[in-house]
Amino acid sequence: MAASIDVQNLQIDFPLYHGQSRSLKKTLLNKAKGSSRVEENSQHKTVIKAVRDISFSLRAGERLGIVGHNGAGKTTLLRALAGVYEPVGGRVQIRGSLNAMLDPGQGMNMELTGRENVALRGRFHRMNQQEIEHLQEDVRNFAELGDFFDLPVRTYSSGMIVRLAFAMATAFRPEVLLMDEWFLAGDASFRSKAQERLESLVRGADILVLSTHINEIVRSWCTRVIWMEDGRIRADGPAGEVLDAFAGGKTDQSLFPETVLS
Ligand SMILES: Nc1ncnc2c1ncn2[C@@H]1O[C@H](COP(=O)(O)OP(=O)(O)OP(=O)(O)O)[C@@H](O)[C@H]1O
Repeated sequence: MAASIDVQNLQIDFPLYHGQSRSLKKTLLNKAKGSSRVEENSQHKTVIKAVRDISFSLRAGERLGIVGHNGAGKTTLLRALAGVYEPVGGRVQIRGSLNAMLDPGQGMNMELTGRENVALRGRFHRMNQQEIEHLQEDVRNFAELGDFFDLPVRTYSSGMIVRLAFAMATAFRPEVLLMDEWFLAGDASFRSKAQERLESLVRGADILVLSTHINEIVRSWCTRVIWMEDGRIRADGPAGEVLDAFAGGKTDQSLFPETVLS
């Protein structure tokens, strides 16, 4: 079955306030007047509406970039697609094998060595011993960890953890690839090597969803862009057009007659 993503009326809230002090709650809600993202939900809890009324579908071959200013809801949407956050409303349906490259430390056991972590990941992907050994060599060479590859990950620098995580995450070719922008970071010498490996992974995936502030990457990798603002979709359309509007801060309805949702 071909890979696909269907998102319908997705809503994610974060509880902001759990409790007792009514005056604190009142102050918060009053302060937030004008910022409609802080609200009281049906259980009288104060919540941040991180993502609201999000609906879109992606089919095999589509490469979606999610752009927006800080706090727009990009990471929350990506994590909801990965199943990290449970929606309070709506639903997410994904068909196809998934690789969610969201956090450097994700799925990594800090007490185990780099080599052991790679073996665990390989077993999770049902690899046999020979495949695991091949994977370990691939990751070891790419991450350039030297002797640290056989030491516990807790002894690594943050840059070394990023290199290990990057090498591991990019070793598996999924049908659906979700990527947050930390994967585009790294020091200059690592970046050019990483870029090459990332591009082959991106081209190999049936569906890509990428959240980043780096517009040039979105322009070259993505066919379609969703521009998020205040937790909602402000525009959804061909990459070049939405990026131009985002860069110019325009909300010209005529630019996207069918795709601007709010
Ligand atoms: N764990 C959390 N608890 C409470 N509020 C959160 C949490 N995570 C995100 N938020 C809030 O949800 C909203 C959306 O945040 P999100 O991180 O998705 O935005 P973003 O577009 O990825 O921002 P950035 O570009 O700065 O990474 C923000 O108002 C943020 O403060």
